[in-house]
Amino acid sequence: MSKKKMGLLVMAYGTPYKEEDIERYYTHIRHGRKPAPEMLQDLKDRYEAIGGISPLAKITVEQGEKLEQHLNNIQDETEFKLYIGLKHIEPFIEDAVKQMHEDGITEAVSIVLAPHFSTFSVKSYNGRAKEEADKLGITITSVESWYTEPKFITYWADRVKETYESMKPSERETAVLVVSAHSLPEKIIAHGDPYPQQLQETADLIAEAAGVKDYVIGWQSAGNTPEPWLGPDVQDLTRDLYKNGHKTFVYIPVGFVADHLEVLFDNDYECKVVTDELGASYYRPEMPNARQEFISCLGTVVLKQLKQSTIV
Ligand SMILES: CC1=C(CCC(=O)O)c2cc3nc(cc4[nH]c(cc5[nH]c(cc1n2)c(C)c5CCC(=O)O)c(CCC(=O)O)c4C)C(CCC(=O)O)=C3C
Ligand SMILES: [Fe+2]
Repeated sequence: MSKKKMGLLVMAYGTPYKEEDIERYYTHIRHGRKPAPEMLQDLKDRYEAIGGISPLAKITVEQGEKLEQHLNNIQDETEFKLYIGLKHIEPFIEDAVKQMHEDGITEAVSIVLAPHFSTFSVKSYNGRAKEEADKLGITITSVESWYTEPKFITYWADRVKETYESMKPSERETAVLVVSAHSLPEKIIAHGDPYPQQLQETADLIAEAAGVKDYVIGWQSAGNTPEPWLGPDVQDLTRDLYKNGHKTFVYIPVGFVADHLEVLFDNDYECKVVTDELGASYYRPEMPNARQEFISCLGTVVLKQLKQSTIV
């Protein structure tokens, strides 16, 4: 029996490939408005601080390739073919769907490399994919969110347990787990967006699985605009928790899945500046990146999506 051919659209944020890409990338994030020179310089300085450019581009490709391989290894009915589609730089989501069409693909499944649903994030990825797929006559089924997938919760619970076990008992006694995601404009709440609730649920599940009693959710990497953003910000939160007696901070930025600017700068630099100033301990367990446990998690999510869709 010949295998069914299925497009595997893996979508992610995208990052500049080299310094000269930073301006057009930032302009794309800002919906076509060029950033002011000082804003651009500030972003360039942050990339410089993490080594010049982000490791994200390479990690996204590695995650996609390993997922394709994994899916083709664990079942025999379908042959998955990977297409990477990015939100803010080439290959754009639309480019990936066009390429599928050129390759003769008529059915596809998509997943965003971000676990929580928000109208600002996953909805726009999936909307762009569907719009292009509809134009080209491709049937596509898209994962909306996957933050409750047990393998995702276990991934983080295991990292948290390892981290707590590595602490001195005196450190463990004053430890707090800070579970975070990218902040979004506060107005999303008025529109009933599930994003904040999904982060809370993620935190509850991880803390329970890891046996951690002291934990909180926080928001990070808020944009630099006058409108209010979801808070508390992880840096402010760190100071408040310290005032309440916490002296060991474990940050898990579970809204992200890779080492990139938001983690390497906003956590490893900005949060650490605060813990250093307070004389507190800083821990930031390893991101999922292309670790096998995480690839297996994504594989499960994709197969579940296909099972509940009408495609297979
Ligand atoms: C929800 C969300 C996720 C998680 C879900 C997902 O992954 O989709 C995410 C991830 C990421 N965001 C990233 C990078 C940036 N995001 C920015 C700005 C913004 N993000 C927003 C939202 C999100 N972003 C928003 C509402 C803005 C403000 C836009 C405006 O100005 O109106 C800016 C501009 C400057 C700044 O604000 O820092 C940059 C450079 C990188 C790549 C890092 C690297 O290159 O290593 C990643 C993975
Ligand atoms: Fe962003």
